[in-house]
Amino acid sequence: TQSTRPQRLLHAVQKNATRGDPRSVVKAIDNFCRQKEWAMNVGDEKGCILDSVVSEVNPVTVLELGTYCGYSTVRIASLLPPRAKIITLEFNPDYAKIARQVIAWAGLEDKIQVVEGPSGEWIPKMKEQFGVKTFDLVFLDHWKDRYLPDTKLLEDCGLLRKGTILLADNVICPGTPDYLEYVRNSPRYKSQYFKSHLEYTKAEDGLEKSVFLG
Ligand SMILES: CNc1ncnc2c1ncn2[C@@H]1O[C@H](/C=C/CNC(=O)c2cc(-c3ccc(F)cc3)cc(O)c2O)[C@H](F)[C@H]1O
Ligand SMILES: [Mg+2]
Repeated sequence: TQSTRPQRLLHAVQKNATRGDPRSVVKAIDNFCRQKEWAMNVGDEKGCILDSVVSEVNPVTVLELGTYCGYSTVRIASLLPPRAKIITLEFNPDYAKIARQVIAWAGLEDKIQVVEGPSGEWIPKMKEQFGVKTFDLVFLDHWKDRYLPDTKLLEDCGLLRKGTILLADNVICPGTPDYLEYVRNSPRYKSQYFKSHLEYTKAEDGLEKSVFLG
C-alpha cells in the first residue's frame, strides 16, 4: 500500500534527525520539504518569527490549533521553560498519530499534550479537562475559516487574559480575511503583521501577532 506524505515526513525524521534533539527534527523536516515534498509546516522562515515571539512571550501555557505533523509543536516546545506546557488540537487521527511519533523522536512528550478532536468541542473543555486557567500564547494554524470563530470561542470561554498573544499563520496565503479584519479593527486587540513567505516558496505570506487587551 502507498505511504502517505506525513508517513514519508516521519521516516525522513527517523532517518535524518537525532533522537532527543528537537532542532535536528525541525531541520530534517525542513530539508525533506525543500528537497523532496512540500508540506504545510510553518517552515523555517516563518519559524524564525515564531521562535522570536515564543522567546519574547516565554509562555507557561500554550495552545496550538492544528497539529498536522507536529513541526511547529516541536519548534515551540523546544523553546519552552521547564514546567511550561503546550496543548495541541488535531482532529485527523492519522495526522495525530504521525505527530505523536515526531514529538517522541524529539523527546518532548512531557511538554506536549496532543488532543485528538475538533477545536470547537475541546476549547470549551480546556478548564475542566486540563486545568487551564488562561493561555499565554495561542498559535493558529488549522482550517483558515475557523480562526475567527475559534478566537471568539476562546474569548467567550474566558481562556484569554490581558496580554495573551495570538499568533496566526497564513494570514495572506491561503489567507484569513475575516480573522484579520477582526483582530485589526477590534478595540480588544493590538495587532501587528510580520511579512514573510509561504513555507519553502517565494510567495508572500506572513504571521499576524495580536495582543488581547482584555
Ligand atoms: C476546525 N477545528 C479543528 N480542530 C482540530 N484540528 C483541525 C481543525 N481544523 C483543521 N484541523 C487540522 O489542522 C490541520 C489543518 C491545517 C490547515 N492548513 C492549511 O490549510 C495550510 C495551507 C497552506 C497552503 C498554502 C498554499 C497552497 F497552495 C496550499 C496550501 C499553507 C499552510 O501553512 C497551511 O497551514 C490538519 F490538516 C487538520 O486535520
Ligand atoms: Mg500554516
